[in-house]
Amino acid sequence: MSLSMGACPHAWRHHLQHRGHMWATSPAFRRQLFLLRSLAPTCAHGGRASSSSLQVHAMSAAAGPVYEADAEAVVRRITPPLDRARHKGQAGKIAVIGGCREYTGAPYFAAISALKVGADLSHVFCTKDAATVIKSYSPELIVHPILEESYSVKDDERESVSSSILAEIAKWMERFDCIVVGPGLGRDTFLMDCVSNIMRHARQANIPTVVDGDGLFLVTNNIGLVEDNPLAILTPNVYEYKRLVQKVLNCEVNEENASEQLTALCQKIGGVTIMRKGKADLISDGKKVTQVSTFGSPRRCGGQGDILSGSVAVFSSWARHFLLSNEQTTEKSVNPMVLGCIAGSLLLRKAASLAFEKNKRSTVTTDIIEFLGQSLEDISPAGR
Ligand SMILES: NC(=O)C1=CN([C@@H]2O[C@H](COP(=O)(O)OP(=O)(O)OC[C@H]3O[C@@H](n4cnc5c(N)ncnc54)[C@H](OP(=O)(O)O)[C@@H]3O)[C@@H](O)[C@H]2O)[C@@H](O)CC1
Ligand SMILES: Nc1ncnc2c1ncn2[C@@H]1O[C@H](COP(=O)(O)OP(=O)(O)OP(=O)(O)O)[C@@H](O)[C@H]1O
Ligand SMILES: [Mg+2]
Repeated sequence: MSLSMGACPHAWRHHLQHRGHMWATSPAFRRQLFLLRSLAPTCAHGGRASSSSLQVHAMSAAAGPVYEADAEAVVRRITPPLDRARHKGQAGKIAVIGGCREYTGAPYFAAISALKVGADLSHVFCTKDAATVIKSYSPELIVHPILEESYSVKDDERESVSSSILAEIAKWMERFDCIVVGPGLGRDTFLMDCVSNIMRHARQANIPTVVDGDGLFLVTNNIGLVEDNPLAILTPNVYEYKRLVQKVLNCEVNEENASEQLTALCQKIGGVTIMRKGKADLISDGKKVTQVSTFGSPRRCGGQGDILSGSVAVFSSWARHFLLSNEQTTEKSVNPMVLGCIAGSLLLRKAASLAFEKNKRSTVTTDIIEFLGQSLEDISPAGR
């Protein structure tokens, strides 16, 4: 738990007091609470069920109900105000574990997105080869060149190198509000072993963990790393989801039964939240299935999932601290990890939409990152 926000949520309590107890009993608050709770049932394409769409809705209901999240209300609700009394770190400290010889873009996209959404500090733990490259993309990121791949470690040094990597990252771990494991990590066996240790350590320290990209490759082959961990979020794309379903449920992906299968997957793993990315992002913690289907962009350039993982890390931390600070007034059954996924999904989609409006077919991931700020501002103005 982070020293700044997690262990000491006074700043958030202060923010609530600042907004006042009147706010807690006001119609506006009750309406937002209702919006948050009522992830109202919709038809498959995401609109409210009308008589003409009832058939579609009934079909999706037959395969297990999917609820369209009121994602804008969620974003507004969990985004903290820019309070002048707060100090650096209180809006979130995020770390990305990823970045190797092949991939330097993915960890950069995830880490810079966390900052652009509103986190105060964003770290990257990557291999030595990747570090200078990632640093050169942005002076905003704090880059730790501590990971090693097999080719750079002698066989008889593996154990000691692995221990010193864990010791180095352990020094930092308690400070993070959330870590993102996997963007651009690669699949080197030695690296995977080290990252498994890092994930176990994060779990012991109760640090929420978003698992994406090659982190999902690791977890799919070692489900114990996330089993029964309510602070774990998995964000699989179509291939990653397919591999998870095959491994955990021992069957193929069934589109007709998508929500039931997702629920079963969450339940089988136990406790985790999964966001299945696609045309609509399907989110479940094994209790119900929520979707975000706001249209984003028709461009499918690589890296959008990385923006999403960095954004989800920030929003789930915000949601967690918001709920912790609202013990009296907030519905206990709301899962902050689910709220984080809903908010991250919406923000990425809004930013992708604005970027596409401007850049059309030439839209790339950095163009989308440029619009994260405006997208959040449109939903939850900073001057509020
Ligand atoms: N700029 C950067 O640095 C970026 C780096 N990134 C990093 O790259 C790493 C790997 O992530 P990944 O998403 O590319 O890997 P993975 O999901 O394996 O798909 C790769 C391709 O393999 C194929 N394919 C795989 N499985 C299949 C299946 N079952 N069935 C069929 N096809 C299958 C499929 O290709 P296709 O066959 O469609 O040509 C698919 O497109 C990871 O660390 C990630 O973070 C990205 O974030 C992007 C930006
Ligand atoms: N067919 C689609 N239509 C609309 N949006 C989509 C579609 N597929 C994915 N997305 C959006 O793009 C985001 C990233 O999903 P994607 O499946 O591209 O992840 P990814 O493959 O992990 O990305 P990355 O290239 O970063 O690894 C999702 O949140 C989703 O909102
Ligand atoms: Mg990905």
